[in-house]
Amino acid sequence: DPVYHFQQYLRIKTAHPDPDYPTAVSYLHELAKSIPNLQTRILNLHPHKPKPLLLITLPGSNPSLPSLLLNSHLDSVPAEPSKWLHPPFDAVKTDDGCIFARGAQDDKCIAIQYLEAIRNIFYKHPGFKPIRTVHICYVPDEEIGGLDGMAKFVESDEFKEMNVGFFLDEGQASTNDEYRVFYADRSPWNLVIKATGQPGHGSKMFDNSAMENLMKSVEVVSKFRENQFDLVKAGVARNSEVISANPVYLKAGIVADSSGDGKFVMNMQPSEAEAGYDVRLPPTVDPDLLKKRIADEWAPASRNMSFHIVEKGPLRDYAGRPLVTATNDSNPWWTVFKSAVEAAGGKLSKPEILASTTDARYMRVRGIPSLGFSPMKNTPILLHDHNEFLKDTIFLEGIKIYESIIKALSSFEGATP
Ligand SMILES: CSCC[C@H](NC=O)C(=O)O
Ligand SMILES: [Zn+2]
Ligand SMILES: [Zn+2]
Repeated sequence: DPVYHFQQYLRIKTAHPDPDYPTAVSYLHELAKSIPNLQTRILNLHPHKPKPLLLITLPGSNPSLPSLLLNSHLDSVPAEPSKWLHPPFDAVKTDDGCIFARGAQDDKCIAIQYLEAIRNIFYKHPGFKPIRTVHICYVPDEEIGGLDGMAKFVESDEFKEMNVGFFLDEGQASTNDEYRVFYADRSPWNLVIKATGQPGHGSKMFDNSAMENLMKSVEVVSKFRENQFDLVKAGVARNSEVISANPVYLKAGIVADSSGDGKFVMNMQPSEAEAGYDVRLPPTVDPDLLKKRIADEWAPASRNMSFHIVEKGPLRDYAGRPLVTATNDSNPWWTVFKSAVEAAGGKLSKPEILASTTDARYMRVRGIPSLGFSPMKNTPILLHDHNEFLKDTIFLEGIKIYESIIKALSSFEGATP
């Protein structure tokens, strides 16, 4: 029973900071072995740490054609059990069919749906023969940037030999009857702005303290954020189409003692202060313009400010193009994908940019067309939230959608760029 398999998989604790990858991989491995025609491989992406990747292959009759790769990350973000209605790793199913668990939407649903879809294809059509090879990969560490996951996998000989032509990755739930599909991710920057300034007695009023310098910048960034957010609130742009700059930490002050109880010296004005921001850039933004704005307005040297950006993902591919996948007839994969969703009775809403970031960037940067898609309709968007759940009927409908997608894409013989 697919729903039972989903629940069993959700019960394996792959939440950070201590994800149990080996148990998850062996569960999926056993599940794959119960399905006809699937070959399996386990790659160890890290020489010392347990970071396995499970690769499943359904060989096509024409291995010279570029293959289809379906992806699901094995890991989840943490959960705070005390704030949940049901324990986040019990995968409780309520009377109305809602399965509550961390990972129910992000993204353990698709992990099981891919496999159950292939099982159904062979159950309904035992003689089905795919033309293109279909691969599924289950990768570690997406939630923490994928450096020991997808980033390593795409460098491997195994990946190169797969000759991937089209990549399907996770998307997000939709709250209406149409499925959402994502043709790009925003690219993340970790931005740290630092202020230095005049130290002094806590009782003294003077200009150019580090705190004052930092707080002026915090206000400037907040104003920028407000302007971007206003575009969203006014309906001019979607959340994922503007630049977000959200403060994630503030650090300053002189620690009073080493007891670690977080007490600060109260009568000293510190000489250093810093703030951290999660910045996300839509794919068509010019990164140099934003860097200039940061240098001129957010962290001006004239106010004793400096900044440091860690780019957690590329904005352009190797040919210098923005990391976007075409969702029109110029991309035959798109055309086949869309028809397959519709043939299964599904409707797609207008393709979107994903507000967050996925492992799809490792494909798009190599020029491999990639879509984000998790078939969850009429479902509240609860990724990374408390009480993440997915309803059994929605989950099962998603399997039907993937049956259609996998059949259509693996049977597609036409030319692909
Ligand atoms: C820096 S890559 C981090 C990837 C992560 N993905 C899901 O939430 C995200 O923060 O969007
Ligand atoms: Zn995810
Ligand atoms: Zn996530």
